[in-house]
Order: sequence, then structure tokens, then C-alpha cells
Amino acid sequence: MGSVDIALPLIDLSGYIRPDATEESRQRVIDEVRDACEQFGFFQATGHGVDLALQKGLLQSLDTFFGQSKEEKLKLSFLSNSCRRGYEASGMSIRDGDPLADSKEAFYIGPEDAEIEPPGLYGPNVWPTNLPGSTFRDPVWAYYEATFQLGRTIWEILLQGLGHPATVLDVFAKRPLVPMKMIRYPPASQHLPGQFGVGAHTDFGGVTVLLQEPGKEGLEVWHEEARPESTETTGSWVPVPAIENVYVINCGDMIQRWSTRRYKSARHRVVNKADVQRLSCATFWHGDLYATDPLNPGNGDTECIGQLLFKRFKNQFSFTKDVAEQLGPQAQAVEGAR
Ligand SMILES: O=C(O)CCC(=O)C(=O)O
Ligand SMILES: [Fe+2]
Repeated sequence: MGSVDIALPLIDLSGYIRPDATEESRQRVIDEVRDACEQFGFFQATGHGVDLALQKGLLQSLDTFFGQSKEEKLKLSFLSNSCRRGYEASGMSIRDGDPLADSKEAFYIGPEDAEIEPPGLYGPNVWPTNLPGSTFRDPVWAYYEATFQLGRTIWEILLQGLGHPATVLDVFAKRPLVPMKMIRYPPASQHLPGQFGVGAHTDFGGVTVLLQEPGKEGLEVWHEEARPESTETTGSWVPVPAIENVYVINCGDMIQRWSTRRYKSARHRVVNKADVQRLSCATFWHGDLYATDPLNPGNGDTECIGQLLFKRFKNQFSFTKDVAEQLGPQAQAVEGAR
């Protein structure tokens, strides 16, 4: 189970992104990303094009928001929002099979639409009204837009790694579902024994663009390798460093499925071992609600992105008993819409 000698690949994306990128430098990035996603399903990225000032602005906004009283934060509870936007308190979600609920608290936004559209994935965001726009809404939205762009670029790269043109994106991402989850993990002393910040899971959909607060480790990725001269595999949890201006990128279940398992959707979890809070932010870049697999047309796979997402929400998350009791019949409705 040794993991110290394994590290996630570190890829400089500037060879693809910068305006003077050449055919050759772009291809090099495409090859490196393909190899990393085939081997790990995860990689670390520099040269990603998200301004450091935007990252710092986001983390500052999260520190301010989460630093408020629970009562203030619960005014924006995602439980009373039928589009799953807003605040999730610590201990609200538990994964099937886990003995304890996640310790994390979170705040969710997504693409800004005027009206909630059934089944509750497109709609308006909620924003704290007690914090000035320049303290929360503006920096969060500026950051969201930058990682929205990065997620799209990663999709382009992944598609080309499988020999598809980047224009495949136009087929399944005319109006992509891109939720963003801003997270705070409490200090270790506020955890119950054996409680995870986020229990082991795979991400549900497409590309995840993850910012970790610099110096705040805690993310671990499950990595399996074939054993030499054996049909068995051996696995270990690989700790991921949290380095300033370095993103963590990973593939979700939908990518694994559409790539016919070439790209991995790897299990991962978060354990905050330090006695200080840890902030992070995940932008999940999926695709259109009703889009189906554009890579293998005619294979009979007719489940659309919306269906795949709901299925995964249901398998991996449910409310804790307390929350479900408190909500009564509403819990069922919200569960269905997550
Ligand atoms: O906070 C992190 O480092 C990872 C969070 C995560 O895996 C998730 O929210 O899906
Ligand atoms: Fe995750």
C-alpha cells in the first residue's frame, strides 16, 4: 500500500493555451493530458490561464462568507432552493456506506439563468445580500467565468487526445451545465473520529477543475496499478500537494463512460489533518442537460447528461437522518432534484 513514491503528473498547459502555441506544442500537451487521464484520471496543471489574483480573490471571498454565523449562512440554504444553489451546512450529506456525514460545508452556484427550468438544473443563483457585491458576488463570478473557460479548454484537449476534433464540443455543450462548489473543511479538532471532509467518491460528470487553498493538503486520489507478473492490481491513496497557482484536474464518470473507459474516473477523498480550516473550489464542467454520448453515436446509449447526473446524485448522496426528519416530505423532493 505504499504511496509515497507515486505522484500525479504535473502538466504545463501553456503550450496549448498561449496565443503563439504551435501545432507541435499543442500536440505535446494533448499527449501528456491523455497519458495522465489514462493512467490516473487526474493531473496537476500550471500554465492554465486563470489569473492568480482571481484565485486569491475567490479564496478571500470564501473566507468571509464561511466566517459568518451558521444562522446567517442558512438564510441561503440550498435545501430551500429548487435549483440546488446556495449553502450546504456541515453534516448534511452522507454517502451510501459511510458511517458518518461529510464535515465539509459548501456554497453552490452555476450558470445564471433568469428562471428555474425543470428538472431544476438551470436557473438563477442566490447571493448573500448582507455582503457587498465587491466582497463576494463579483470576485466569485469573475473566478467562475475564468474556470468555465479552463474547463472548456480541458474538454477540447481530452477530445483531441482520443482522436476527435474539438468541434465535438459544439454538439454536446451549447448550453453546458457547469456547477461550481465552494468548500470549507473545518479544522481537524472539529471532526469526529473517522469523519471525512468528503468521503471517497468519484465525480459525477465531465471535467473537474479544482483549486485548493495553497499549503492546505488533504486531497487523496486512489490509484491502481497492475502488479508485474500477476493479473491482480495493487492500489494506494496518493496525497495531492496543494501548491499556489497549480490546479488539479480530473475526469468524472461521464467521461469514463463516453471514452469507453480509456480515461479514468478515479476515486478520491478529503481528510483535513491540520488544525486549521481548508478552503477549496471545484468547477464541474458537464455538458447540455439533454446531450447524449457524442463520441459513440449509434451504440444505443441514450441516457442524457441530466439523467446520468441525477442517477449519481442519488447513489452517492443522501441527507442525514436529522436533516431528512427536519425537512419531512420536502427532503424527498430535494433529493430528487439533486
Ligand atoms: O476539496 C477538494 O480538494 C476535493 C473536493 C471534491 O472532490 C469534490 O467536491 O468533489
Ligand atoms: Fe470530487
